[in-house]
Amino acid sequence: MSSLNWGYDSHNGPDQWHKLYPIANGDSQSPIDVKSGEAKADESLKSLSIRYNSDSIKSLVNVGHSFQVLAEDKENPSVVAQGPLKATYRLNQFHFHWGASNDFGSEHTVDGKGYAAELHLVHWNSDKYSSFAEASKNPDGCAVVTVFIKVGSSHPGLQRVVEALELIAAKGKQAAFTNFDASTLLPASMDYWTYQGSLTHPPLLECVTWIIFKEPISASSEQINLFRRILSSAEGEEACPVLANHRPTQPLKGREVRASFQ
Ligand SMILES: O=C(NCc1ccccc1)Nc1ccc2c(c1)[B-](O)(O)OC2
Ligand SMILES: [Zn+2]
Repeated sequence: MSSLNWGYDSHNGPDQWHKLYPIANGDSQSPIDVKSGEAKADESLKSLSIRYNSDSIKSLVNVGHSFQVLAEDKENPSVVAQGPLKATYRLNQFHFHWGASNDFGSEHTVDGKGYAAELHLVHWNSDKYSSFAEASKNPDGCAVVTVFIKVGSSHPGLQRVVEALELIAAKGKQAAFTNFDASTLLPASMDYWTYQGSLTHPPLLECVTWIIFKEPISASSEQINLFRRILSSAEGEEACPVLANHRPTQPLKGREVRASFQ
């Protein structure tokens, strides 16, 4: 596992990232605050086509600042297309962002309101590129489908994910995780906002078409609490839980946010 030169603490957190990753002060950074009144309702935006199959999901890995659910993106991939996208994008992994308390923890906010957590379903443009890494060097390389998570009733689909986290508590741990239907994590309404932005942690590459569902899903505070048991420390080291891994919102710098709904 790469020993990361960045994190979310005061000494290595978002305010310091620009020293090693100057693009942190770029013109197309994420996350942003979505000002719903200023979003441009765009009838030309098609509905999203999302086809997730449960045999794409293979494993779960602790990457030190978060955990990722990894998808097989070679044959018979899970894909997203249409909507604002001009190509077909393959699911590579999904992961979450959360905070130390349930009052905040999402990365994007809506009219200044944060949610308890945020799901990022990460896809790459397989019409033009041959891997996520190659795609991430291009503005049309990646698409991240984003779902806000509010505290409420327990989420049945999320339960399988949070129960598996005890298998990967320490940094670098990986475990098999199969037969999971990621579409259970999507909200009922397909209304979304979309804008051009970046990865929200180093290398902060400006390669993402963001697709943000307006409707949040609910998860129980117990389920969200299990996110906070992920450790940034390796086995045998003093346990250091990842209590928060969300970047503050970044300046819009003239970018347009479009809405698929009125
Ligand atoms: O950063 C990532 N992988 C490291 C990497 C490897 C190779 C080339 C580039 C990057 N994946 C990543 C993908 C999508 C998003 C994020 C992180 B996010 O910032 O959480 O929001 C959206
Ligand atoms: Zn993310």
